[in-house]
Order: sequence, then C-alpha cells, then structure tokens
Amino acid sequence: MGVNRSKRKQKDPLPIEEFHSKKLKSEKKELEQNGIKETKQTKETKAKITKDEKPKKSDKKDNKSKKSKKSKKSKKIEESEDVFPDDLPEVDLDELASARKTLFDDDDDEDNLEGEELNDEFDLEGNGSVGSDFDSEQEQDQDQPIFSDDDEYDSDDIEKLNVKNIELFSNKLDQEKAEEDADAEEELLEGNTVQSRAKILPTEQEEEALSKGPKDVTISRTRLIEITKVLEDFKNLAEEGRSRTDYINRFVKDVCDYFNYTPFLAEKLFNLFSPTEALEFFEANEIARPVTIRTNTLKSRRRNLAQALVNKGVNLQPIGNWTKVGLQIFDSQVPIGATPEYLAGHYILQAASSFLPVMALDPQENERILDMAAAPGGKTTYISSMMKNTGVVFANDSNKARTKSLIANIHRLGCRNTIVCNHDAREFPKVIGGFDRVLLDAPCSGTGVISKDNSVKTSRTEKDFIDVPYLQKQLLLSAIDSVNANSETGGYIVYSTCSVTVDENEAVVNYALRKRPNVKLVETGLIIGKEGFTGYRGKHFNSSLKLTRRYYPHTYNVDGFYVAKFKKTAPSPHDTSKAGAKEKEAMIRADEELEESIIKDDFSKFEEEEDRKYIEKAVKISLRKKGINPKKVLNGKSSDK
Ligand SMILES: C[S@@+](CC[C@H](N)C(=O)[O-])C[C@H]1O[C@@H](n2cnc3c(N)ncnc32)[C@H](O)[C@@H]1O
Repeated sequence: MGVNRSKRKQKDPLPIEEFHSKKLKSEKKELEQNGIKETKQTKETKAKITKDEKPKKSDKKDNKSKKSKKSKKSKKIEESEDVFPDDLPEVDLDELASARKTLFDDDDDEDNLEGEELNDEFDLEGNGSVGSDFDSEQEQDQDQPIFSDDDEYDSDDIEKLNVKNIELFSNKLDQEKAEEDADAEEELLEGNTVQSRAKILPTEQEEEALSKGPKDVTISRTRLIEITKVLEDFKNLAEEGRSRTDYINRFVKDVCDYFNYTPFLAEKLFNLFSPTEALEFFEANEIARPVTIRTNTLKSRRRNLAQALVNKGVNLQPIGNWTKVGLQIFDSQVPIGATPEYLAGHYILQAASSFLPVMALDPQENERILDMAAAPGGKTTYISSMMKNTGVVFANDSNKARTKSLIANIHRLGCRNTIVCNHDAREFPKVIGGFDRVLLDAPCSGTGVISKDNSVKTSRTEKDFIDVPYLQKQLLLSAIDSVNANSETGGYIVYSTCSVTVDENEAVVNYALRKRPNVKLVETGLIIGKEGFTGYRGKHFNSSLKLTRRYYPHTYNVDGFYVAKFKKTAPSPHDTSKAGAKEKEAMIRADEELEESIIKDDFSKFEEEEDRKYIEKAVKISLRKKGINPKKVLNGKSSDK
C-alpha cells in the first residue's frame, strides 16, 4: 500500500521554466558525474551555433524574458489582487503554480479499498486517517465566508472569481509563452540578417555522431525552439538546401531526446498540431495538472464545501466559469483525500476534464441511463447527482476488480439510484437496452494524460492504435444500439476518451456515423473546447465532426480529452438482433472484409479493363527481347481462340 501511495502522489506541478532549468541542471550534473564534460560533437555543435550567434541570442532572450517575466508576473499578481473581492482568501499566484505534495502526504491508508483500486485518470484519490473533530454544521457557521450566500448556480461572485483569477492562472503558461515568443520575435527582427538563415540543423556527420554519443538535452531544447520558429516561417528562416522534412525529422528526434518519447509516438502527436503548438503540448505534458475536486451536490453545496475546506487550511478557488461544482486546490495543510468532508462523500477528487462528458450527456431526473465503462465511478456518481438520485443509472465495467472501487465511490457519495454490473459492454443491448442516454467513456491509449502516466510516452505501439480503436468502434455501436430512439426526454449517446489521437476519436465517431445512419452528431453544449477534425492527413470525415470537442493540456490546463454527442433518430436494425460481444465482433469483421472486397473487386476490374493494353505492350516487348515476333505469336493465339 505504501508503494501504491507513492505511485498515486501527484507530482509537484513545477512552472515550466523551473522544470526546464531543473532538467538541464540534472542532465549536466549527470554528464559531469559520468566524467563526460562535453563530447566532441557537443563542442562542435556549440561552436557552430555560437558562430551563428544563436545561443547568445537565446541566452540573452532567456535572461531578458526571465526579467520581463518577473516584472510581468508581479504586475499580473497586482492586477489580479485588485479585482478580487475583499473577503476572499488571499492567493499568491506564484504559490498557486505549485500544488503541494502535502495534498496527498498521507501514509495511513493501509485499509482503504478505494485508493488501491484507482489507477487511471481518477487515481488521485488520496485516503487516510479520519480527523476526529468533524462537525460540518459548526464549520459552516464559522465566519470566514468565501462565497456569497446566493444560490451557487447563479452566484455572481463565483463567476467573477472564475473569470478573473482561475482562468488567469490556467492561462498563465500560455501567456508567458506568448510573451516569450513576442520577445523572441522582437530579437529575431533585431538580428534579422544573421537569424534568417541560421544553421540550426546538424550536418550528416554531426547527425551520425549525435546518434552514437550521449544526448545533450541543452542543445536539443534550444534547437526545438529554433526549429519551431523556422517551421512557422519557413520561407524566410530556413537554411538553403534544407527541406521542411529535414527540420521536422530533427524536431521529432529532439522531442524523443528531451522529453523521452518513442519516435513513433512523438511523430504521431506532432502531427496533430502546428509546430509551435506541438512544442507547447509536449511541454505541458511535463507539468502536473491542477488538483481538482467535484462537489457532490447530493450531500453538499460548493460554497459550503469550500468554506469547510478553507477552515481546514485548504487553499482553493472555483475552476473555470464552465463548471458550477468544481474547485481547484492549490495547497492544503491536510491530506485532501482524507478530510472528514471527503470521507463523508461531500466531494470526489476528479480531473476537471472528466466533468465534461457528463455535462454533455446532460442527464435528466427520472431517466434510465447506462454508463458503459464506469469504474472507478467519477462520472457515474456525477450522473447520479445530476439526476438528484432519481431514475436509475446502470454502472457497468468489464473489469471485476475495478468494480470494487466503483461500488466504494457510489457508497461514499450516497448514490442510491445506481446498479453496478460487470459485463463486456459489447454485450449491450443484449443484456439490457432501451436507455434514455448512454455514456461511453471508452478505454483508450491515454495520450491525453501523459502528465499523470509517463509510461504512455514509451509503451504505446502502432498496434495499440489499431487494436484500441477497433474495440472503441464495437463499444460505440453497442452504445448506440442500447439507446431508445423514442425516448421522450433523451435519445442521446456521449462518447469520450482521455486520448488526443484522431484514430481513437474522430475516426471512431466517423465510423459510427457510417455504420449507423440512424444517429447524428449534435452540439455538446460545452462552452469550452476546440472543434473536432473534419479531415486529417488525407482522410475526410463527416463535416458534422466539427460539433465534437477536443481538449488539450496546453490550451485549457486540463487533461487531453475528447467529447462527442449523438442523437439517435430512429431504432437501429441491430437493436432487435440481440447480438452479443462475439457475434458483434464477427459482424464488424465481416463488415470490414466486405468493404475490403469491394475495393479489391474495383481494383481487379480496373486491372482487366484499363491495364490490358499495358499488359499486352509488356508481353510484346518481352517477346521481342527473346527474338520472337509478337505479331505471329499473338495473332496465332487469337486465331487459336
Ligand atoms: C477510462 S476508464 C473509465 C473511467 C470511468 N468512466 C470514470 O469516470 O471513472 C475505461 C474503463 O473501461 C473499462 N473497459 C475496458 N474494456 C471494456 C469493455 N469491453 N466493456 C466494459 N468496460 C470496459 C476498463 O475496465 C476501465 O475501467
């Protein structure tokens, strides 16, 4: 359990600059300890860059941007302090940048079942000893009001807070990056003649030496920035004789060296973004997302919960203006997974991005809802609370061990309208169908949660991005078939993943649209999020894919996520087939084979009709080469017929 605890501890979310400087220092120290001060390659490369005045500029830029950042930072704090209402807890934005380890510094969790089971995106649940002095009434009476007494769903002051401080903080990294870019741009213009054709890429020989020698992350880091600049203005900044591909290949290699990705995954993720955005994405994956909790409205109200936690020394603020139940924890004097409020089920530790699919699902009171892949229950319990414990939620997960944590969370949060089941979700609707709404929070590769699980960087293979989408497609068809198209209040399906790859998102949704013409995509109703792709690397998707929503760590400071919402307009032909997982898999394979054979048929037709003259010409040439008169042979053949 002690091992589990340390595994579950959230990393200190270092500010990005601090992260880089620490990383550089430790790399340098490591090199020195190994007796490797500077390799020949490093020296040569450094010398070359010095000649081109690049590092000088970057160094200067670094210093300059650090200075300007400092002053801008303090200015920002002053500004944000100005707009906070007087009665709010004082927040130091610098401190906010590092959510403390102490939040989870609790080691007394030997017997806690939930913590043991949680090992995915919800693996933030800390557990531990119960404080003996819990008296929520008393705590709520203490006079440290942080939010107004207005109903929390219309609370103006919370709205102001949301807009003025948390979003400021969430976007802090983006702003700083933008400022840095602006500074760099300025400098680039200052030294335009030298900069424009600077030699950034290693020569072939240098590449060879680089592939053999130890990695110099200092140079990789500098070069990543320089390459993004060149790629963003290739015409003016690229070195003569170098192609975009040269720069991209080197960028991907540097991402592998600096951030420790496999080349396969680095390239796959790079392809999702512009070069500058790609670098921002890779950088954001090195920083822990803010610790967030969701108020369980079955048991508490956000303002009451916030007050009780502030009284215990928890430093918190509402999340963005898009959620009325979320709180962001910056610092705490008590383990946030072991407060009396936690144990009494007043809140759940939940990533902010995980609120989104449930908000899109928009469960209504008295409905029948299926959560197809529910463990450990972060979304099930949110659905249940939105339904105010009315109707019924079927919470299913195929992994029996994980249903224990699902059950534990359901109990702790007081969800009484929930039935837990343990089926392969592809068995639905054979098990039971006719739901008003279905949530499929699908198993995925986890490329949106790399900051929580670094192993994704090296463990995901090409095969995963074939196998996982294949399962996701089957699950999504089951989800669609399990919904009652004639539901009076619903008829909706929400598909979500904590991955950012197109294979697991748009490609899966597009497949479902093709296979089930009885569904259409509708607005998610979410006020944040980027549009889904309607095309990607030569693939064209249904134009309605733009109604789906993408979330990235570098844009919203939330885990990478994807949300799509469907409306079912007519019953599925398969609703009545009662096919189970195996039959369904066979059906999908047959479908795919049929599609392939259509392509093959088309191709053989094409060969026969269009290629005949080319084949005949090739035969004639070949015969002539053998000294045979083709006319005689071919005419003879035809006459034989
Ligand atoms: C992303 S997690 C779900 C997280 C959950 N929705 C929550 O909010 O706490 C994906 C879940 O899918 C489950 N799963 C994987 N394959 C499944 C299948 N064929 N049928 C049902 N569940 C499956 C896994 O056990 C895992 O718990």
